[in-house]
Amino acid sequence: MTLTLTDVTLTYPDGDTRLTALDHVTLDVAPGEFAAVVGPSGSGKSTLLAVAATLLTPDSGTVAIAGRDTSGLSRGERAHLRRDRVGIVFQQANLIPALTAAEQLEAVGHLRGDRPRAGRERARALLDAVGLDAAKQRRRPHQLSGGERQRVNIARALFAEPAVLLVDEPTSALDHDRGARVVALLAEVTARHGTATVMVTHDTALLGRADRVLTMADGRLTAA
Ligand SMILES: Nc1ncnc2c1ncn2[C@@H]1O[C@H](COP(=O)(O)OP(=O)(O)OP(=O)(O)O)[C@@H](O)[C@H]1O
Repeated sequence: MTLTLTDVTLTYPDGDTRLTALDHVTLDVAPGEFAAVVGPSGSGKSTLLAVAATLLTPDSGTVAIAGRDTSGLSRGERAHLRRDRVGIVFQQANLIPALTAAEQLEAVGHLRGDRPRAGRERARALLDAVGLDAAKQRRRPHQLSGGERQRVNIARALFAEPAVLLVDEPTSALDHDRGARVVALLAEVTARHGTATVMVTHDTALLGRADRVLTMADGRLTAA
């Protein structure tokens, strides 16, 4: 399995007590599998993604990414693992206003120490793959639609060839058709790149694209 959470419990401080956001959660996602997580507001979905991304450390239980148990890793080692193995797509695209679509991806290559030319070629190939034509690849975020910005966001998350792709409400800023296209794209890249993908969504109309649907309720994860 590419992403494995085993018996994960996470609590937050809550006044004098603690609130259990994840309650003995176990999840296995295979390479090329597209898992969707639904559930009411406050049920723990974003916390699940943050733990899977190693941004939060569980109170108990383990998270393994690409076969590597992350429990014993230092903060720096976790940051490296995240950079190299985990793609993260949040609700808002969080693109850098001054950079063109292509440059958003090239900047990731620069941070990784890739050669500029290789980075440019990879950026172009990924943006082509998510359906952004050459002219739009030269535009800055404010010159693109919400759906196009989310496509750039997905292409950027794929730049490092992640084993795991974590996606939080990717369609919340989009109308139904654009949202459906973004989810179709996620299903396609999951199959093509063999990523273990987990998508949190409120939009049950989009679940047909997922290989598996899980429900989160009160911090517990069950098959839908
Ligand atoms: N930093 C925090 N400190 C304390 N409690 C938190 C913190 N973050 C989240 N919580 C609480 O943990 C629970 C789970 O929150 P989480 O954001 O994971 O839910 P969610 O299912 O993603 O909700 P939504 O669908 O509204 O985004 C909620 O009760 C929330 O209030």
